[in-house]
Amino acid sequence: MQQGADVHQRIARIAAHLNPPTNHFRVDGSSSLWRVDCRAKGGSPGFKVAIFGAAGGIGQPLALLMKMNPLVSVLHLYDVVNTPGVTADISHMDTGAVVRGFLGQQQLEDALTGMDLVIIPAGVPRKPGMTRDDLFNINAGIVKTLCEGIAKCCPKAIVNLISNPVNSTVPIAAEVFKKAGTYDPRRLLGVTMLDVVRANTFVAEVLGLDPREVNVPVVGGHAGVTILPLLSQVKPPCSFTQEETEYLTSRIQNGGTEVVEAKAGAGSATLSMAYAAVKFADASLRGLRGDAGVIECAFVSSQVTELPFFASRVRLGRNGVEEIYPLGPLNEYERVGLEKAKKELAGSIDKGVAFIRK
Ligand SMILES: NC(=O)c1ccc[n+]([C@@H]2O[C@H](COP(=O)([O-])OP(=O)(O)OC[C@H]3O[C@@H](n4cnc5c(N)ncnc54)[C@H](O)[C@@H]3O)[C@@H](O)[C@H]2O)c1
Ligand SMILES: O=C(O)C[C@H](O)C(=O)O
Repeated sequence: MQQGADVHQRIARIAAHLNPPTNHFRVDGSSSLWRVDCRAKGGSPGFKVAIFGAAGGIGQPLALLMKMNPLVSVLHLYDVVNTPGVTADISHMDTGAVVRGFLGQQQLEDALTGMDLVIIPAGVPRKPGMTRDDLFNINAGIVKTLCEGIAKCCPKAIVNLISNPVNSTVPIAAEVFKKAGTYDPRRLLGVTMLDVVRANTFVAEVLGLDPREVNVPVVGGHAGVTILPLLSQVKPPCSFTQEETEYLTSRIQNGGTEVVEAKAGAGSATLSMAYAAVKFADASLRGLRGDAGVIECAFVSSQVTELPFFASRVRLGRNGVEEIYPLGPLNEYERVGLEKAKKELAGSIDKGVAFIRK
């Protein structure tokens, strides 16, 4: 009898120790399967990362890949549906990051508190025949709510914003942060990495190279003609015929639509996007760690053109964007493309700003 009481006390002590200070759900969801892993996982060095939209098409593989990232010590998975299952599943991976799940608006603040990096792939994806701007009405409100939470709970976090239309959602996020008095333009980055990933792949195919050896700067924004690959600046240095230039530019600009059509109503790019998002998040974390020479393309607050936001090569550091590089010499084809890109971008940026200021 006494022995039984001791066992109960021990279980109660372990449970008290394991029960998190917040009200997020337990990954096991069962009273008989206590998590007894906290001694092994406590206090490993690394960054705290949250994924918002973690149960979605991008969110799930992104969560998987971030759980494998040795720079991550704590991984928060937030969504309005299905996070208990995704969290339980991912938490069984024998990698270092501790995974916690959060479900719904009432757990938003707990999910955000203490985060170094917040990655946002929350929102609806395109179906065939839609533009990214057609997602504005739904995704603008989602991004607004999440950014209000960030301003309140982790205003110093780096934000990697994936939700479309990126050309408008980044200005929305900036306006929310301005309103809250927490805006630091260095910490807000629209993720355009998938355009670079696609450009590297398609250019490597044409050149007959390994895509890992190719680096194509892609500037402007993340929709149609605003996606401007600078094929004159490809590394390693190379040249293209006019036909190759037109084929590559069009394929890179329409890469998203190519996937949307192939998926035939089942969504847009998720797997290649998760890969690109992790590549970009890893660069953000290496920058936070103080690594030198971390340079990627991103859609950021910028003075590279007369527009308030523009995607170009940026150097990432302890505060997010530490340096924004000028576009460099453009050829005539790229100069024409730049003018088209700026015209469309201006409207998308204004639309995002107006959504908050209205
Ligand atoms: N930047 C890019 O390069 C890029 C690439 C691909 C997709 N995207 C965009 O990413 C977004 C997500 O795409 P997906 O394929 O993962 O869509 P999805 O529908 O599969 O997943 C989206 C997830 O967001 C969740 N969600 C909805 N409202 C939310 C809220 N208020 N808070 C938290 N989570 C919420 C949903 O429950 C869902 O799990 C889309 O807007 C898509 O256009 C951007
Ligand atoms: O094309 C889309 O709607 C999704 C994403 O922006 C992409 O480029 O794949």
